[in-house]
Amino acid sequence: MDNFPVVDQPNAFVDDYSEENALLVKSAVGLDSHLQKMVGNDFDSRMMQRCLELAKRATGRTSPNPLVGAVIVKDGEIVGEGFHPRAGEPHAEVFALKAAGDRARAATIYVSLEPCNHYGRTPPCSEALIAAGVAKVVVGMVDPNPLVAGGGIARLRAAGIEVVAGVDEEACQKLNEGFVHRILYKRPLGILKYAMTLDGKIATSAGHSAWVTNRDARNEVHQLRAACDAVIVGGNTVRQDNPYLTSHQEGANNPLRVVMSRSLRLPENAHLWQTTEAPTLVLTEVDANPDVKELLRKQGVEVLELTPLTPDKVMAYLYERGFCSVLWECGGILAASAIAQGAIQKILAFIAPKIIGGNNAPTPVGDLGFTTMTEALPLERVSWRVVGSDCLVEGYLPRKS
Ligand SMILES: Nc1nc(O)c(N)c(N[C@@H]2O[C@H](COP(=O)(O)O)[C@@H](O)[C@H]2O)n1
Ligand SMILES: [Zn+2]
Repeated sequence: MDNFPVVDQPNAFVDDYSEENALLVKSAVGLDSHLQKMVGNDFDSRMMQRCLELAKRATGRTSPNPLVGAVIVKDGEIVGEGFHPRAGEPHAEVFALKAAGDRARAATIYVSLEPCNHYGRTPPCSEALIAAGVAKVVVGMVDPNPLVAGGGIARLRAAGIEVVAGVDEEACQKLNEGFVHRILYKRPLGILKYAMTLDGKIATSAGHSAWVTNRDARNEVHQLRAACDAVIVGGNTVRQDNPYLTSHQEGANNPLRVVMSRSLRLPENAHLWQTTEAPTLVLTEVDANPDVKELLRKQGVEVLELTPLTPDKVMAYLYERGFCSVLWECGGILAASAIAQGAIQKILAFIAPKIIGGNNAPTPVGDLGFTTMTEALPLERVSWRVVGSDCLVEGYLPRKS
């Protein structure tokens, strides 16, 4: 980015956003048959990376909307930048157009997600781009939202604007994997994160788990929490670990802290109800102890009954609440149940090069009822990297057909 002047404070001066550019357009349904994926050149790729950087400024704050960044380039110079700050506020393209002003005419706009073409909480960006007279639109990925789904690109092309789609598509898809999953499957993306020793234990036989991993790995978990809408644990984890489940980062998003507990056998003084940086929701069943419910509510905890309390029911509820990604930081029994019910799609396993042994030491995933290796769930798209002195393995569970 060094050779290109950038706008210091994207979105800073767009508080007088107006809808003057909005015209009613018919939402396009289905993919544009002329849509051709093209991998852009090096410059396109650098601009798309900048879009992703901008998009990440709203990490954890946009659900149910995606993270999107936009950059407008005129004569090789960046003249406007923007990102989508949260649902209900203008889209990234609108902030970038506002920043560019008249310089948007005949310019190229880079945007990490296809411009929208519908009236949602905000008017269609396709029309704003047409009205601003941009000459070219470079898109990272097609929007899977059926209200857009290629219609934005088709509308721009119909207006004579050159469109290139699919630049750095993989990175754009990855940034919004939660949003994409939400749109496609009507559930938030479920991510199971655990930290285990080289011999597969998440704690000693006595239940001691602080700490399996090194500080770098724990920092990474904090960043992960900041990017998720909710983090789920069971009552056992609250009793044994007394976790905070926050992102521990100044200015970063904190997820909703969710405790699943049928019995409501929970400590009175847990950190979760004694800290206010993040809201806490306790999910239980209708006939659970009313006195504990009352006590929790008095401490500012939201208590909800979902009967029967199952991982899928919880994910269905969190979908309705507008969430895109949910982090499961629970123990093995709940993790096994969440996997069995299809509430988890992605695994993040931190592996510390330590051995603790112990026949009764807990493992990250409890009984799945498998008796043969042929039943093992083979992870897909597996990658790994070193985090401090630990290793992080990432992969995706196969979708049940
Ligand atoms: N291209 C693009 N840029 C943004 O900044 C966006 N937020 C989106 N979002 C798409 O539009 C839908 C939300 O519309 P409203 O904010 O309700 O108007 C969202 O589901 C995406 O499809 N797109
Ligand atoms: Zn839009």
